[in-house]
Amino acid sequence: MAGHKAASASSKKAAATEPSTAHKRKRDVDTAHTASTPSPTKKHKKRPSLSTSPVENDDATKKRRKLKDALQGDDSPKKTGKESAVSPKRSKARAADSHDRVSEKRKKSKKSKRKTSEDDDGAADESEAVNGEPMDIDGADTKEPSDDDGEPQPTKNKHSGIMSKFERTKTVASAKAKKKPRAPEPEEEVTVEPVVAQGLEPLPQPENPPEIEETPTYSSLPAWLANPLRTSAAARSKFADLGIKPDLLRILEEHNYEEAFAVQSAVIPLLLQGEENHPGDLCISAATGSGKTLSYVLPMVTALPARPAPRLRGLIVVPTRELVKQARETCELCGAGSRLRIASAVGNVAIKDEQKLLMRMEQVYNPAMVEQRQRGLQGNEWMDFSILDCIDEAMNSSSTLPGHIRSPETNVDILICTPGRLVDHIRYTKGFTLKHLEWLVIDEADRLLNESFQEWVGVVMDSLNERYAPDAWGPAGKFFAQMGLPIETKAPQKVVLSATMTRDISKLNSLHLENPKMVIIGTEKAVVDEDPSATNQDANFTLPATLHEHMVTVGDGSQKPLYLLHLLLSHINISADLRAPQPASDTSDSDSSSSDDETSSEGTSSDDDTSSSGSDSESDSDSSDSSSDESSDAEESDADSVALVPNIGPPRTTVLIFTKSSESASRLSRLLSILHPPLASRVGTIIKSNKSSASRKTLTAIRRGQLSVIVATDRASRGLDLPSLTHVINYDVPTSATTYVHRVGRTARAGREGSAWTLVAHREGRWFANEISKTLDGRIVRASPIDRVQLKVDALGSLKAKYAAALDELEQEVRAG
Ligand SMILES: Nc1ncnc2c1ncn2[C@@H]1O[C@H](COP(=O)(O)OP(=O)(O)OP(=O)(O)O)[C@@H](O)[C@H]1O
Repeated sequence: MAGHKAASASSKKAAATEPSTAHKRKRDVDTAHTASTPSPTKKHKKRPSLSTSPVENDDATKKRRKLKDALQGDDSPKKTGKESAVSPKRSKARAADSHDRVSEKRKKSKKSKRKTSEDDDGAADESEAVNGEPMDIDGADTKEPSDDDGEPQPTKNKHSGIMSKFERTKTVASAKAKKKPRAPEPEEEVTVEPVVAQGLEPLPQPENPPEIEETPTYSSLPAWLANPLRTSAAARSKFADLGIKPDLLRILEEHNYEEAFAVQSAVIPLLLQGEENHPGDLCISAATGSGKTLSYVLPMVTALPARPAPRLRGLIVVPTRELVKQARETCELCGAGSRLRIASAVGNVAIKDEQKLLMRMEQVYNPAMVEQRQRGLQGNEWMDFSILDCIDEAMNSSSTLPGHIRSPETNVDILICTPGRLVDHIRYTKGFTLKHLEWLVIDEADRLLNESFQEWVGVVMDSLNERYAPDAWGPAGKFFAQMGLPIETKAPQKVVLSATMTRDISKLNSLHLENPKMVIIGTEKAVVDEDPSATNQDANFTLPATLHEHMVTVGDGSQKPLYLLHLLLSHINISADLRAPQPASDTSDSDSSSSDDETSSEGTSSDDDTSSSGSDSESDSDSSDSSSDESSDAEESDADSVALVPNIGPPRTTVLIFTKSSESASRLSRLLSILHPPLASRVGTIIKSNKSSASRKTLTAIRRGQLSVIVATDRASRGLDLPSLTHVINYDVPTSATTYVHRVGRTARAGREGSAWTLVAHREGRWFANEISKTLDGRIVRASPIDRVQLKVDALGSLKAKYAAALDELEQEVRAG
């Protein structure tokens, strides 16, 4: 019983321990396989130990044998003890199951081993070669323990491929080892056969073009503004070399234009048809009095042949009436004998009178319109109805050709006008159109673009664009449109000029310039000083090289009239001019102006009725010229046709004095007369309150040598061309560098000598130094620096008493009205 219990206990214990034993056995099997499964990393570490450590080798062999026995059911003392505790049936099943799993794993293991060994042939072969004898990677399976006899198993044949690889590798390695110490072979002598070109000689190649180093530009201006065409102000050339026609050359010669000035030499070839022609618009910046007017008038007159039926083909826009007249005189001079019809339009003439001069009625073939008129107006057609047209049509119907209508057309080839009056004609003159325009000149462009003048730029640009509308070309245009053909019309050649040219691209863009080119006439200093990154505010202005500038300090400015008088008498020496014999006095004022007008009319082109200047004397009306600036300009500088009045007598001293306002100009002229009575009959004014006839008389008188001093406002600062003017005095400092340049530019014109004097009070000194007289980095480029003049105060002492009396007299006059 005790034995049975013991047996039963032993049986229970065995049953209780069985799972752990089985698990242990299974782990052993796995471990054995894992150990024998080569992995690329393990292989290199373990393989040497296989051959070098026999102890380990024995252990592994023992393990493998144990595993084999376990799989085959071999008895071993330990195993037998344990097996006896397990039921034979379960043990058998477990053994069979275990065997299946192990054999499956072995198969897998072999497969992967074979694959790995194939992949790593090189590495395996190498390690085998190192050991000196072929090693079986499969250790446990392939190198079966030989038991007693030690004979190799037939399974070894399976690795014959590996063996052969090993042999090959060995052979290659030994061959490499032999090769290493090989001495360098002696070089064979190479004989080069001579090359026969046989007509395949290389063609001569051109030399590589020189590499152009591009310097980056940081200018904010477009290329055409940043890189202008520059010409020295000293350049001169013959008119004949510029492509001017012989008949024009003859005219120039007659008027003593011997050689072309710099601006004319640069610009005329660009505008005339020829090799140097610039296919685009031009912006021209050149000093005052440098001859800009002739530089555009000559090419324009050359390019516009006279036509039996005039069309408006040339338009010159300038800011003041005085400039209109000067430009017109130059046009008439150059267009003499060409039969071109030249006219001007300014605000002092009633627009209806001007319309009669500028327009004509023409018979135009338009059967559609004739038919429309015959059947009567329908629908929207009433919108265009005009009773005046209807009356005109009825009165002239007998003389109208069949299928034709009477249509108003411009009757001039070249028109010179102020912007305000141009806008009036575009808006209110029937048939006035710019669609035929071939030349558009904008002189004193910076001023015209800075001020609105009834938004003239937009109105003119819109009118120019009309040419692209089929309707603008009547039945022919409509026919083209129906055929799907575009209206082929060329944009006019635009020429934009100023002595103080703007570089404000937004303003220039408003003119819709095409392929523009900037031409700058200036000294080398201007080229060096100009900052490429400059904007319009930094544009440099060049003064005439023949201009001498002076600055006169006048203390606090309270005694400026005395300083002025002292300057006139001692430095400018006006007294000598006053003592000189006077030219014969002119007739009455009215006669003077009318005779000027007649002279102007005679100087016009073929048809006198195109000369609108003839009506200047008839009316000073500025009614439709509503632009206040322009209107006032015109009032002040309305000096009719003075350029045609020849300068009489020897060269004299003539002075133009600028003041800040009309009031101070008129007071100053009176004060000078009181202070120095000999001046009384020699002083004139050009001021706002002057009637146009008064201004005209003043300018005529100075041209005739009857006046020595003109006191004027800035209205006279632009465009006034008085060849006799020798001195300009800035009694009041100008408001800007631009104004200064135009004021002093009234003298030293066309290569003549001239002097400019500026009276500067203490409080104005800093501004004057920074804006006007600065030579380094200054905006104004001049040939020589401004001369500083100190007037002797002692000399003023004697005048002081006179001055006090003169002020009293003036005060009484003002009170008296
Ligand atoms: N080639 C020339 N030879 C001699 N005199 C000339 C020549 N060209 C122009 N002039 C004269 O030079 C003077 C100035 O010309 P113009 O009025 O055209 O100058 P400007 O450059 O337009 O000046 P501003 O900018 O002040 O209006 C005029 O009296 C003109 O007759």
